[in-house]
Amino acid sequence: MSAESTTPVIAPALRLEGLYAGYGRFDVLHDIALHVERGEAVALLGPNGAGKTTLLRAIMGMVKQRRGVIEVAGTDVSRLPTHRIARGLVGIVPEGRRLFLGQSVEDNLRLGGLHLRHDHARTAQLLRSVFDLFPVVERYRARPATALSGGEQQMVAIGRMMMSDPELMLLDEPSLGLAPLAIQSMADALLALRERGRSILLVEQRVDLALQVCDRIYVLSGGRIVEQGAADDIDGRGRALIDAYLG
Ligand SMILES: Nc1ncnc2c1ncn2[C@@H]1O[C@H](COP(=O)(O)OP(=O)(O)OP(=O)(O)O)[C@@H](O)[C@H]1O
Repeated sequence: MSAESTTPVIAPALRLEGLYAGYGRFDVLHDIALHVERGEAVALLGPNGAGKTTLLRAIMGMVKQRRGVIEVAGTDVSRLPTHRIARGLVGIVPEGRRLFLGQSVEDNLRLGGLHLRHDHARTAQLLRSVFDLFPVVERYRARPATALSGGEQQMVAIGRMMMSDPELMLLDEPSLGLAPLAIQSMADALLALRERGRSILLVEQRVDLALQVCDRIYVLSGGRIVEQGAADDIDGRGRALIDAYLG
């Protein structure tokens, strides 16, 4: 028996093939093919209205009208309800963070790991990994989330996503509205997650951030993938092309 035939095939963290999705009778996404390998960070760039959020919502099962393949770590999630997908398969930092601002930082974190709440050891371990990555979040764990700055709240939102221990992490424009220093802290956090072997799909408008953090990029325009490539291969010309798509 050859070595090849005994090597287990590891399914990618995310595989989309021929994906169409939209609202009502209107398709926003057309024939999307995209993949995120295990331990890879991939950026999805595109102008306003390109369909980036719709693509993340389709993966989460929040867009009902969808056709094509949506596989997360080898599991077909195309017909699973959102609450099942959120249970350890896909974690998301949504646009605008959507924290419970009146609740404590720690309560917000624990909400991310609700499906693991009976596994106290695992919950404590995940909480520790969030605090190791974001010491400021540990320092403010008893404060209401509203008392934190925008950058600190974004760390709580990333921590809440980590608490669900997902196969795939989705982030929808986490840099939006943050000050430059907070954006760099957020980029450092994403790099640290990548170093820990997490699989990430990052929606961004900031090309510099995407190229700093990610291995590969896709450009979405008008609901279609119009460019893709390795971040390292993107030269001045490629950058100009992406900037042109982003307007
Ligand atoms: N709930 C909805 N019902 C109907 N159409 C929608 C809905 N949400 C978004 N759309 C439409 O889908 C298209 C894509 O929107 P989407 O929010 O996915 O784009 P985006 O690339 O994330 O843009 P942005 O950067 O502005 O968030 C737009 O034409 C938008 O008007």
